[in-house]
Amino acid sequence: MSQNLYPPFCILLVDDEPAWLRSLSLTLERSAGITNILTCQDSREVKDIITSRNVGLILLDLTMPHVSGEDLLTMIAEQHPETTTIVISGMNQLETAVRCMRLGAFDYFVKTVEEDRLVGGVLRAIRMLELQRENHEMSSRVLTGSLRHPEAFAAIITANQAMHAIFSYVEAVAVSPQPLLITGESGVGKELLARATHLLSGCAGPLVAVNVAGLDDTVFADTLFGHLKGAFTGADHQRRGMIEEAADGTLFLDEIGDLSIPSQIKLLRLLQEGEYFPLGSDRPKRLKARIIVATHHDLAQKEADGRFRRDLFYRLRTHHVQVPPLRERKEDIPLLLDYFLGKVAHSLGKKKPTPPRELAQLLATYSFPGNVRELKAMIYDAVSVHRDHILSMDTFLRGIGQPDSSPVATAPEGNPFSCLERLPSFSEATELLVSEAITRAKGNQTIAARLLGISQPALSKRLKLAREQEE
Ligand SMILES: Nc1ncnc2c1ncn2[C@@H]1O[C@H](COP(=O)(O)OP(=O)(O)OP(=O)(O)O)[C@@H](O)[C@H]1O
Repeated sequence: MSQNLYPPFCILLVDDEPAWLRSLSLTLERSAGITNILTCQDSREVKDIITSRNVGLILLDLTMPHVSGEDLLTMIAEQHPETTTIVISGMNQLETAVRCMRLGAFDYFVKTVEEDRLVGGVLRAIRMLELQRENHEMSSRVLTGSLRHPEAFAAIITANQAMHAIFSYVEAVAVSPQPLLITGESGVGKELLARATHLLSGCAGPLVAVNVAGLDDTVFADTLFGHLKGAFTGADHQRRGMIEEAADGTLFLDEIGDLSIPSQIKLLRLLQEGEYFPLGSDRPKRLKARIIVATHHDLAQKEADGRFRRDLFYRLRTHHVQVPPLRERKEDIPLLLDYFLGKVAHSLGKKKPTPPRELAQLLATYSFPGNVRELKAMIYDAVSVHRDHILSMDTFLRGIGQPDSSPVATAPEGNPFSCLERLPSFSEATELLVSEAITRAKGNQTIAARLLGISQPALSKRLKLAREQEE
């Protein structure tokens, strides 16, 4: 069996009409990239097929000679409860549909239903089965304790629970031949996760990373598939494609959300068929690399907008992790600060500087749109200009710049004051605002002033004035 079949388990189509079996297979392949299909015309053979093959999902007709669909449904529910069944029947009768669902069918479609709805139902069932399998794998890991290979994640510094859950998930799916999709904002560490997955996959070959953003379709094909000498004007030498470079290893395609539609079709074909043609060649080569893809885009949204092919999206998200941004795991900031201070100082041949106590606190007030990459760059800059024992806060204050420019969260009505019966006076509002900033900054005036968008001396003056008025 080819490792590129999708899904990883067989889908068994049972119907006594060969023409229907052919047309359903074609529909599933064309609209959803489903290739792991078995067909069966004789209902007496179903039991043996389920026992001998890795059947996850059955699409079952009801009216057949020999064993009826309802009898098969009962047998499957009793003897193979792990197998999911969707009934696709010529009968548009509510009572039959209800009876089938009671017997354990996952869904019921009439043969005349639109193709899209039927394919959608099949994809839902596949997703459910994939989640069940992942769940099973994950819970057995939880039961056996923590990570089996924590060393694979040594380069990813984190104390965040969601990140640790991602590590467990990655361990669970690392050996799967199906693609892994890693999403998350720019700079959150997607490439580091891809490298950890590669380490865990046990693949002997290298990890080859390709950034596909901005590649036009021809360059994309040339980069991935390579070309023969003379394939096009200027092709003076034969060139191996990145797929070949990554043989027995991992091909990491970064910025996959920026891929053009023609290139999406090429990638889908590669995943479906497990074969590709170098430009200028009519001899196919086999895909021998595991594929990991990453993007900072919301692929589901792109798919909904028609900018990303649905079949490719479903195929890619078989295994999916969403890496949280740094602002949602602020507990990582002091760890990353310490880690990068040591690393950068070492690379610059300097002694590791001591950060001021309030630095981590200052950094926690910032939203880090560039995530860990931005924090790393700030630390690099600060350590480069550093001379004395204690690290200066200046670089960080400059890097963070003006207070967060993201809009202030407002009440549902649109203005935090709109729900108040009596508006505070100007000085009352200022006092409350300053007091909140001081609390959030844990008493640190430099940080509080930054939160308020004023200078530290200006804040100090206000506080002094307020004290004098109290006295
Ligand atoms: N948790 C972490 N621990 C240590 N270093 C990290 C961590 N997360 C990210 N980095 C570092 O931050 C930088 C950005 O990480 P990476 O390239 O993996 O991000 P990315 O999500 O792939 O970004 P992009 O979407 O822009 O490609 C790298 O230098 C990486 O080593």
